Amino acid sequence: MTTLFISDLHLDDRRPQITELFLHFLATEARQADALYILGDLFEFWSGDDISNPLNDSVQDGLKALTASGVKCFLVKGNRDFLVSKRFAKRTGMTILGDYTAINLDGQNVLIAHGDTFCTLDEKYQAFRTAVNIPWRQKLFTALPIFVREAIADKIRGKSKAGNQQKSMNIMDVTESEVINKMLEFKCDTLIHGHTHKPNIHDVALSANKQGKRIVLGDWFDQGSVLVWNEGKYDLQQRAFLTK
Ligand SMILES: O=C(CCCCNC(=O)Nc1ccc(S(=O)(=O)N2CCN(c3cc(Cl)cc(C(F)(F)F)c3)CC2)cc1)NO
Repeated sequence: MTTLFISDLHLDDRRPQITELFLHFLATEARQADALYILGDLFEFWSGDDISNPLNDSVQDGLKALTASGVKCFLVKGNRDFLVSKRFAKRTGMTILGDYTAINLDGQNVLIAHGDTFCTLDEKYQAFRTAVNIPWRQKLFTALPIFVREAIADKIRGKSKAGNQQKSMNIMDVTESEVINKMLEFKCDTLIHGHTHKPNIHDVALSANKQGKRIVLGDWFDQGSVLVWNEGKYDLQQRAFLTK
């Protein structure tokens, strides 16, 4: 039973080699897995499921081919793609999960999340997240004409100066106490998340005599990052771009 985890691809038509690597991954390695979990920020931005362009369409077709081949595919929405919705799920055959989901992998309880919700010290961001995750606001925004939505998105992207260079991303790291609270709440000894773009495997002191693990997935700016979970063992691996 092989389960794959990826996140923070930030797919953008300005970085075609990441899309090329991802579509290749979907058509090859991912086909051999039992399930693929995409833990957020699949896209650099997403202003609604109704927006058709070569990037959005090729990625959705690639995901659909994967799920049609029998591989279960799940999406946890990140701060970049929180507007991904039912139409995307239907078109790709993916299942959209909530902010926190406990899954059972080879008998182990594992908590999965994008990771932005653990960055409690980044108050400005948390305010942004709360503001745009109000359902009536999302309905209103996605009811706007596409050109208006894209103009607002460009403005917000500019303001958040997230830019498209990973090094310019100054994102706060997770708050340890928030991580521990959530792992205890969901009774999971292992947490897998993305968002911080700092791939690593950390020990978490869940209690005086209980150690947990926090596995952080890497972004796909300079190369792919895949967590391969197989028969209770996991390995955080890189995938080189196909073209230089
Ligand atoms: O990214 C990082 C580091 C930075 C982390 C925090 N920054 C971050 O997430 N920025 C960000 C996220 C999404 C986009 S967007 O272009 O996709 N798009 C913008 C407009 N959105 C909107 C929705 C609604 Cl309901 C309502 C409005 C309203 F009311 F403003 F008009 C706007 C929809 C989504 C642009 C920038 N780490 O991973």
